[in-house]
Order: sequence, then structure tokens, then C-alpha cells
Amino acid sequence: MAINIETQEKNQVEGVKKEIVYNTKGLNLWYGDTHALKNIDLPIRENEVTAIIGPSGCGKSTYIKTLNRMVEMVPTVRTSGEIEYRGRNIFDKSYRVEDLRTQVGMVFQKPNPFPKSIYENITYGPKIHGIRNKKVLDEIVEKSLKGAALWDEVKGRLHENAYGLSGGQQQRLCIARCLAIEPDVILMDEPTSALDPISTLKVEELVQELKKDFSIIIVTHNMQQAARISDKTAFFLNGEVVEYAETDKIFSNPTDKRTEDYITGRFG
Ligand SMILES: Nc1ncnc2c1ncn2[C@@H]1O[C@H](COP(=O)(O)OP(=O)(O)OP(=O)(O)O)[C@@H](O)[C@H]1O
Repeated sequence: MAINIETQEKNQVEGVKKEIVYNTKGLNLWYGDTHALKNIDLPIRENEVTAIIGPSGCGKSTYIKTLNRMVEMVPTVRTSGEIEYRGRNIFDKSYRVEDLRTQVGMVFQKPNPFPKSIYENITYGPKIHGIRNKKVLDEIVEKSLKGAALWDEVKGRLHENAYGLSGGQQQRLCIARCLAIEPDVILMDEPTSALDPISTLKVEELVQELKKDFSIIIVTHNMQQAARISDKTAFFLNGEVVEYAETDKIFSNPTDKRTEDYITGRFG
């Protein structure tokens, strides 16, 4: 009896709709004449992991690079529609991209630490934000490295060059660097595709931990990974979102035939 009540309560708590962090409404994006994103509608909820899956060239990276407006670095890019971040359209002329990027961190496919010490990699962002106090910086370094499950491995070598770390450690350092600016959202573009299976597992476990404090959007080619670590999954195809649902549903009972064909390996 007690178990039933507990389960009910758990379901009720889980049933509460989490707040929307990013709400994409009718987003289109063109690179010159290439229509790369077509009428995307997608709500991203807080403290969840949202996986973006789909075959090569379907617009996954473009979509996540649009969320922090990185895609604007390509001169031929044009967009229409809206992406609301915490209720405000990020394409508004008055929206400062620097403000957006202090809220939204990004981790890339290939670990890309700066050619500096582990310590300096972490303090780089906070220093840009004006933090100079050594004690405060030391605390940020420890907290960020602990948050990225790397502290125990590197605490004795903080002033050594980050390039001396393994690939998996470098990727966790990049995650720690992201945490140091205390973001709200973390975007991850295939963060484990360059890593060995053990490092991949570590990053996957870390993502599960981090979602307690952050909202995470992860592009992955690895469907087992999406199934293992995400709460929601969006399946992209030819620049469109074919299906977006609870991850369990996408992988056990997809609505669209194209989703089923993709997850069962019939194409892609
Ligand atoms: N800088 C660019 N200039 C022109 N076209 C681009 C550019 N970047 C991407 N594209 C095009 O936009 C479309 C979507 O590409 P995108 O990289 O977003 O796909 P993806 O799903 O992330 O692919 P992959 O899984 O291979 O990384 C493709 O047709 C691609 O050729």
C-alpha cells in the first residue's frame, strides 16, 4: 500500500510540467539557397536532457548552433521565426549575444581546451566577467572540476598544460569550463563521438548528474546514447522535426513511420 502511494506521489511530481527554457516557434534557416531548418517548433524544458537525433546533414548541428546564435558567424545565414529563451526572442535586435552566451554554454564534438593550464582553462570565463580574487577563482576551479567529475584526477596538477590530459579528461575539462560561468543551459554537439567507451560512459553519467542543475540539449548520432541518457528526443529529417516526444515513446512506440525506420536502422 505504502509503495502505491509513494509511486502515485512520484508520478504526480513527475507529471508537473517543467518550465520551458527554450521555445522554438516556426524557425526557418537558410545558408544562402540551402533551406537547412524548416518550420521548427520545439519546446525544451528545464532540468531535462533533450536529445536531437537524425541522419547526417538533417540540420542537428545547425539547430543547436542557432540556440546560442553561433550560426550567425556564417555570413550567408538568414532566419525567420522565433526562438524564445526564457520568454524573450533571441533574434530581437536589442538582445545582446554576449548576454545569451553567459547563460548558454557549449561543448563541442572534439575537446577544445585552450593551450593553457587546467586552472587557466577554468578561470578564463570568470576572469572575463571581472572576477580577479584568487580565493574566489580557486573556489570556482574546485567547484567546476568537481561538477565535471574531474577534480580527483587533476587536483594535484592544476597548473599543468591541459593538453597533457587524455581526450576524455579534456572533454570533461571543457564541461568544467562551461560550468565555471554558471550557465542555465548546456548545449552539447556530439560530445562523446571522439571518445573511447569508458570516457563516453563517464560523460554520459555526468550528463545525468548535471541535469539536476542545468537543462541539457545534446546532438548525438548514437541512438543507444539518446535512449540511455535523454528524457525527450527530437527526430530531425531533411531540416524538419518529424517527431518529438518522451524518449521512451520515440524508441518503443514512435508515431511516425520515418522515425521507426530510422531508429530500427533502415536508413541513416
Ligand atoms: N556553413 C555552412 N554553409 C553552407 N551550408 C551549410 C553549412 N553548414 C551546414 N550546411 C548545410 O546545412 C545542412 C544541415 O547541416 P548540419 O551540419 O546542421 O547537419 P547535421 O545533421 O548536424 O549533420 P552531421 O550529423 O553530419 O553533423 C546540410 O545540407 C549542410 O550541407
